[in-house]
Amino acid sequence: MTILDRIIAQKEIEVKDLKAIYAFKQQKPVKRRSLYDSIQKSDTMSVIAEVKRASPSKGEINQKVDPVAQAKQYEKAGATAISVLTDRQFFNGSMADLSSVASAIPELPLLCKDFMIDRIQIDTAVDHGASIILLIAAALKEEQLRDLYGYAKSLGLDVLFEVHNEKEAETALRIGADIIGINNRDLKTFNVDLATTERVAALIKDENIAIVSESGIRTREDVAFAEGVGAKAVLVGETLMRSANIEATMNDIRIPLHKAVR
Ligand SMILES: O=P(O)(O)OC[C@@H](O)[C@@H](O)c1c[nH]c2ccccc12
Repeated sequence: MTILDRIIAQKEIEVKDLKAIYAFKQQKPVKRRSLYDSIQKSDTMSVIAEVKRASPSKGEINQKVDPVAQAKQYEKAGATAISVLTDRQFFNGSMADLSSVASAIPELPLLCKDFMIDRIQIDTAVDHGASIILLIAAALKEEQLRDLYGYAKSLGLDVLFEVHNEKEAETALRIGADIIGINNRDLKTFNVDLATTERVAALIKDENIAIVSESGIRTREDVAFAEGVGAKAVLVGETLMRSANIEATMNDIRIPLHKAVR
C-alpha cells in the first residue's frame, strides 16, 4: 500500500463522518481574486505560498507556526495565492487553520490543500473560505475527476489540477483544466525530480493553460529552470516554512517571466 493509498483510505472514513455530521451552511459566494487571472496577467513568476506544519515525507517542518502570521508574511512579500494544508492525520493541518487564514486575508486566492474524493469536501472548503481546490489525478478515476472538477467550477472555484506524468496530463487536458499543477514529488514514492515539470509541460502547448510547478523548489535556479520549461507559477511549502527571511526568499522566487518558447 502506498502512502497515497493510505491517505485516500483515511479520506473515505472522513467523508463518511462528514456526511453524518456536517450541517451544510449557506454557500458563500466565492469573492476572492481569481488565481487563473492573477497567474496569466503577471510578468513575474507567481507564487502559491503554502502553510504546512508537517508532511509524511519530511515529518515535522514547522510545528509551532501560527498560520495567520505566516500567511500575512506571504501576502506582504508578494504571494499570488495562499495554500493551507488542511489534512490533519498526515500533515497536521486543519479546517480551522483555513478559516483563520481566510478571515485574515480577504482578497488573495486561497487554496484548500487536501485530498478531495467527494463533493462534500468541496462544500466544506467553501464554507471555510477557500476559493481554490486541489484535484489530484493520481488519486481518482477520470469520471470522478470530471465530476468534482465540474462541481467546483459550478461554485465559482478555481481548480488546481495536479498531475505527475504524461498520462495524467492527458486526462487534465481532456477534462479542460485551465490550471495544471505538475507535482515534482511522486506521491507514491516521495521521490522529487524537477525534470518532471520539463517532461510533462512539454505536452501542454496551450498558452491559455497556466502551468504550476509544485514541490521541491528551493533556489532561484530551481525557479529559473521551471520558468524555462513553461511554468508561470510555483507552489512552495517547505522552503518558505523553514525560511528565516520570508521576504528575501520570496524575492528570490519571484523572477521575471520570459515567455519561454515551448
Ligand atoms: O513543500 P514543498 O516541497 O515546497 O511542496 C509544496 C507542495 O507542492 C506540496 O505540499 C504538495 C503538492 N501536492 C500535494 C498534494 C497533497 C499534499 C501536499 C502536496
